[in-house]
Amino acid sequence: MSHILFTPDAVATTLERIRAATPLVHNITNIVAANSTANALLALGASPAMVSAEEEVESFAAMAAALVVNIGTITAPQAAAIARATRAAQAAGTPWILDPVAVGALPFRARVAVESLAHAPRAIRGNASEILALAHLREGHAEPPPAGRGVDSLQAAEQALHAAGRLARATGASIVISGATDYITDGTRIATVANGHTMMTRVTALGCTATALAGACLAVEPDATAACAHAMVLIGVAGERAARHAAGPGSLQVRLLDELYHLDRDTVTREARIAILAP
Ligand SMILES: Nc1ncnc2c1ncn2[C@@H]1O[C@H](COP(=O)(O)OP(=O)(O)O)[C@@H](O)[C@H]1O
Ligand SMILES: Cc1ncsc1CCOP(=O)(O)O
Ligand SMILES: [Mg+2]
Repeated sequence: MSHILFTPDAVATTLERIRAATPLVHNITNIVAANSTANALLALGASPAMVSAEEEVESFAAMAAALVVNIGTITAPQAAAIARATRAAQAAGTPWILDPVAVGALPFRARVAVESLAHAPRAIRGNASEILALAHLREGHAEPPPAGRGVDSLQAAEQALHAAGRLARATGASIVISGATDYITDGTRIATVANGHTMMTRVTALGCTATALAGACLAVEPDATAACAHAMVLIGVAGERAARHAAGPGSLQVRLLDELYHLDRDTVTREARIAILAP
């Protein structure tokens, strides 16, 4: 029974596997998130590399343990690199995850994101507005996607659950909708993670960081829905613990790295709030 994967113990096992394997995580990411996501991956125990040149991404995606694709500050050269990297990842069997930052607001990145879906992402993580928009864009509706307002969500995570199920069934990817409660679905199973702190929405690139940590989890856990749920617990528990003593977003950002570094089996099993709703 796969429910055993949706327990605090299973999250702790994924954490220990990351620490044991130090998976190489290839990131093609945005200029806002690059430094903070690399630091978060290092703090957790993975080995990040930011490699975006079209000439380099194919061989690197094939040798990496996971690929993270983030369109937050997409440019035409980066779009070409994403096409090559995701094709190479698919061919090599490297699990890859998409973060469709602000996909509802801007047609160029919408095209990049939708085209990338042909290369079999193992997972997609976005906020509710992004998941609603990506599902809508993939379905080719004539009217524009539901309004987004840049990189932040205008909807609660619950509002994107139906769209996430459709997107998961159509693409084969597990979908994460982050928010006060995170939802993770493969179109059949729905897991929830209730860790996290509202102050996390006041630090940039923490959604990007969640996606990057999911890349590390995908490198060691073959069930993508479980891997993504585990990542949301890890960042959520670290975020909660960091917020407890943070003076504001500045110290939260720094403390989050320290908390990721100090996470261990005891803390995770005590503080994880992970559940499986269906089937
Ligand atoms: N209201 C909230 N309460 C607690 N945690 C939250 C809340 N909103 C977001 N988070 C957490 O903050 C992190 C970033 O998520 P989110 O803000 O939804 O992504 P994005 O930055 O891409 O919009 C995730 O770990 C998520 O679980
Ligand atoms: C502010 C900003 N602008 C373009 S990408 C980016 C970072 C978005 O990060 P996140 O979605 O994790 O908050
Ligand atoms: Mg985001």
